[in-house]
Amino acid sequence: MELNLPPHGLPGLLLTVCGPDGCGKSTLEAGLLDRLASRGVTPQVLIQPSAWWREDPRVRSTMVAGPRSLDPLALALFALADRVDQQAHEVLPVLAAGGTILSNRYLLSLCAHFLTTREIDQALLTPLYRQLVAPDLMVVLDAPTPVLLDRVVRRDGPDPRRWDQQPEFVARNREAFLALARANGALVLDTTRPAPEVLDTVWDRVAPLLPPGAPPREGR
Ligand SMILES: Nc1ncnc2c1ncn2[C@@H]1O[C@H](COP(=O)(O)OP(=O)(O)OP(=O)(O)O)[C@@H](O)[C@H]1O
Ligand SMILES: Cc1cn([C@H]2C[C@H](O)[C@@H](COP(=O)(O)O)O2)c(=O)[nH]c1=O
Repeated sequence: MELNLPPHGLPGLLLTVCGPDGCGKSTLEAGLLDRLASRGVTPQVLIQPSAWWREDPRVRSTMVAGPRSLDPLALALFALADRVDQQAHEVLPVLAAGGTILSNRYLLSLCAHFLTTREIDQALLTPLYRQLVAPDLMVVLDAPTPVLLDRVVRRDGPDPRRWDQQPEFVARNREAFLALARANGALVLDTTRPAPEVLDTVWDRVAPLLPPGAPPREGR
């Protein structure tokens, strides 16, 4: 599924990190923050979905297949509304001012979720997805399904009702991310490789995108 998102055309930089739960997004984000700081860049860090979506009681219930789960199309439209609003208020103003954004999850996470559940007709939403701008760098992190499951259970404790703890869901979600990454030119990295190696590979793609004049990181 090719998204064909429009370029933002603004002086700033939009970096996004996506992938299934437990793939290592937050770990990479922490490393990137450190590297960016060493080049004098303090990015605006965004988490998608935002608290507006995440803390909604019906969304929370939906995530554990609880009572009054949201209709899938309603869930998708709410997730998209969240992204569109975040773009208007938190992404575009920063890019327009020449700033850098580091987004933990982006549109690919929304698409991957519904490619996984197969609950909605993606063709319905594709034109709306194009309201969102293309990142300057899209990273998709991956790991084998048993590794992802193990990381999430170790971190959060077992809760078999959660979609990110169901082996079939996680396996399909992973495939959805990989297919989207292939179709949309994302940099895919296997996080069974040590975290510093993953960071080095991503940094090699980020560093040339930074504005000239930023001081090089010592020792590199
Ligand atoms: N490259 C890596 N090698 C080994 N372990 C890793 C790597 N990256 C992350 N991990 C480990 O995997 C676990 C999950 O990582 P992290 O919280 O960064 O994932 P996440 O994608 O942000 O998860 P979620 O989306 O569920 O919040 C952590 O215990 C972390 O230490
Ligand atoms: C619809 C939709 C779902 N997700 C998923 C991916 C994660 O399982 C959760 C986000 O919560 P977490 O605390 O970061 O695990 O929701 C998504 O990210 N985006 C979506 O649009």
